[in-house]
Amino acid sequence: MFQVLAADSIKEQGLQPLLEWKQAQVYSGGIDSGLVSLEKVDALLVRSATKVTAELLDSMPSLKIVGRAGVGVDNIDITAATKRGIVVVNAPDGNTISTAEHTFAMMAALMRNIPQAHANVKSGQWNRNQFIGNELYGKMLGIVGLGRIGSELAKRAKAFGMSVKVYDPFLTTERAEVLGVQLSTFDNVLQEADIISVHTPLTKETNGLLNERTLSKTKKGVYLLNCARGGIIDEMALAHFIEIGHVAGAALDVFKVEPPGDHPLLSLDSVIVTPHLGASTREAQLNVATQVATEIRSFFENKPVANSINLPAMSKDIYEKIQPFHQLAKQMGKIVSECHNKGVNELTATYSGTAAELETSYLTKALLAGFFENRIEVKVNEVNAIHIAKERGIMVGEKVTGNSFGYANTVTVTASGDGEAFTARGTYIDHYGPRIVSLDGFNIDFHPSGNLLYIQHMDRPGVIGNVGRILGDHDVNIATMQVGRKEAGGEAIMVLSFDKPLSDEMLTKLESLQDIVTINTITLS
Ligand SMILES: NC(=O)C1=CN([C@@H]2O[C@H](COP(=O)(O)OP(=O)(O)OC[C@H]3O[C@@H](n4cnc5c(N)ncnc54)[C@H](O)[C@@H]3O)[C@@H](O)[C@H]2O)C=CC1
Ligand SMILES: O=C(O)CCC(=O)C(=O)O
Repeated sequence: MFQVLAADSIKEQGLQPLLEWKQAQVYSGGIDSGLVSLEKVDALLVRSATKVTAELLDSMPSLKIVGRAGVGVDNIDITAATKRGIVVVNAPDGNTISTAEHTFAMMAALMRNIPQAHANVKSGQWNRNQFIGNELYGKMLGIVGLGRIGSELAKRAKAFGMSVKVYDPFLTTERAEVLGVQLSTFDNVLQEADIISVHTPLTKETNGLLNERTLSKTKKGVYLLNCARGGIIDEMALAHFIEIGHVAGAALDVFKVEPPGDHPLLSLDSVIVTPHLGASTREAQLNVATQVATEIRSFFENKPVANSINLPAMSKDIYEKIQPFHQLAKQMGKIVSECHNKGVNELTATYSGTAAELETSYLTKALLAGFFENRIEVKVNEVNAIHIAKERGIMVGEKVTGNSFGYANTVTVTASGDGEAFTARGTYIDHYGPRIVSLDGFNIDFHPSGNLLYIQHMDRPGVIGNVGRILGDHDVNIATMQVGRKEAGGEAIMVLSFDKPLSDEMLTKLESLQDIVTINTITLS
């Protein structure tokens, strides 16, 4: 049974995909609620209030997935989660419309002094002349960051007769044309826009994007909006530019620190604020909660997750194609690790045929996960595999080749270190399954599953018989047996499979047989 903790206020109806699933026990309550021991939690759902720090992750050793019911994941330490192999998923588009509508509402309210006028009337006054506003019609809106929310805002602004100029370094001119907006430079947007609204994520590049220097390039009388993330507009610089009368007003839904407490911006009449309400609609909260709850369930059911921050996204179709190779790659990683039980500082994966047409980086990560499984304490999966390899000084290479060795596809793994190398090759045959077709240069053919024994020996009469005799004496049934050699009388290998693992005593006896070079056990699922 998976233990799921829905921290923050997450709409219960949206948790339905998990609540109706018999494999999950869902607790709704804060991190410190004590409803469930943090050590046992398999999945954590958050909005923006819970800060998923490295320390919190350390206190949750069973945690496998964090779901962010929303877009921004700046409250989650993605690097720390990735290092620990924890998948992070979000709900990227469930609150787009709500946030775009909120931004538009803030813009209209800002231009018509609605919050100030509202407070005035409520206080018993009627000062109509104090609240003369500006039309939106005919004004130029500058949008910084034309992603999901920025584009929805652009549509609404155009419907109100505004012109829209955009700065987004990752947007193509073709896409801007489709959206009917003018793509421009940052400086040009600063210089020409009557209203500027930011819609980027908070990153190293966007932190303080609007600061003393860049604000000084804006038109006198400009209005600013931030319904994205606190910090994109430098708050102290903004307060200064309002105080000197350069910026006419600002609408803010977000702050660098939330709640902002006693903040200089809050005492300025021309600043209107909301408490991070962009996504706070019934519709958006149902959408995002349903999206992440579905993702978490898919993850535990080994189905594809569509919106992972630290795993490649895949459609169902692609997932179904890649799944058999994913399993093969993971098993090959384990096989190489066990057969070549030595120090490794380079691992290269080579793909051919239909395997090369897939998302090979995902397969290489699965291969690494299999390789590390019995080598290190830390749980390794596709999320942290590359990080762990780097940390351990293992260079990971990936190649694609046109040579499929007569198969429809191959996955070849070479592990090397200390002047020695070991290569394994596998293939996936439709309607038949995975096969390992070469080990250390020996042609062989076996199904990678169950309890296997890999024996290197000299190709001499009686070796195979002696192995069979010892196993028979111990009442061990050999399920399958494959042999391979390069030349008569030289080195050879055997791969045997059993219904149950062999005891240490049996392994010692087998090792002591004449002409046996090495013996390695491999346990595959
Ligand atoms: N106030 C609220 O309640 C909500 C706030 N948000 C925030 O809104 C922001 C935008 O969300 P979405 O539109 O869904 O994201 P998105 O990922 O669809 O769009 C972000 C856009 O910013 C652009 N961008 C990135 N770096 C840039 C830079 N240095 N300069 C200019 N453009 C840059 C990207 O190319 C992309 O087009 C995020 O910060 C998100 O966290 C989202 C939902 C609710
Ligand atoms: O959970 C919320 O209401 C915040 C939404 C938000 O800021 C986001 O989705 O990035």
